Amino acid sequence: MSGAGAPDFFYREAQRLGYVARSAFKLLQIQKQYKLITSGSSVLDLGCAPGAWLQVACQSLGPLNKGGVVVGIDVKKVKVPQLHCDSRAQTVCADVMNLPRNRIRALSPQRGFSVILSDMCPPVSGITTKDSALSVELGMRALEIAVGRTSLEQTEANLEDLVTGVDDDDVTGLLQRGGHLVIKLLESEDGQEFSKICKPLFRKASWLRPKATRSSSREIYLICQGLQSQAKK
Ligand SMILES: C[S@@+](CC[C@H](N)C(=O)[O-])C[C@H]1O[C@@H](n2cnc3c(N)ncnc32)[C@H](O)[C@@H]1O
Repeated sequence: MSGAGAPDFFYREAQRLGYVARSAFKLLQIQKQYKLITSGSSVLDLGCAPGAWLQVACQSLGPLNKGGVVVGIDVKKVKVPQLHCDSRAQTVCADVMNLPRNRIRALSPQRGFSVILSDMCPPVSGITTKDSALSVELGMRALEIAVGRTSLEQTEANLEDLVTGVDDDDVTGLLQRGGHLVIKLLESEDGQEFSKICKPLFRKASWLRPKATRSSSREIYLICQGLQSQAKK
């Protein structure tokens, strides 16, 4: 059974292991392959409801005495799950599209975040082009929060069609140099354009379709590793 909502292997495993959603296994696979979150990392989790990625991110921080933080943001109100999370996790209820970067910056440790995750997705309408365009808008906002407008303006791609206009005086990004960014998109030509924007900004950018992704879903993750201090020529 693989249709949306049907209880499958990952759903049952999530229940057995105390994760609030089967999506936990997507971040667990990303962690296994790329080891983005390490002891003491500072993690921003965009689109965090119901909280499964908060759980995996918090677990990945290691022991409490090693420090680290996980800040989750969602338009839905999210209670930090008790299992697998500790006092290092907190959530904020807000629309990421309208939330000024300096408000998010105020939630971060001194030097921004070492990992930014975006599992945001729009409510699916079933109209492929509309859903893809909204997904790229959310992804673009996550990228802009991470690298800032200045870095984006340095890339050669034509961003005018993709960047959404948020009235935001704070133009610098919240991702630390060397930091990592994960962005969910729906597969489309715009997604390919999107990866062309990211590639010069990071040491490496690659696509992953986690095993826990439902066969009916077009979602795919762009894993960007190692934010460069300057865009590659
Ligand atoms: C697939 S769910 C995330 C699942 C989450 N990673 C987990 O493992 O529990 C996508 C989330 O993105 C959120 N979202 C979509 N657009 C958003 C926006 N503009 N601002 C904040 N959250 C948004 C939705 O409310 C939804 O909860």
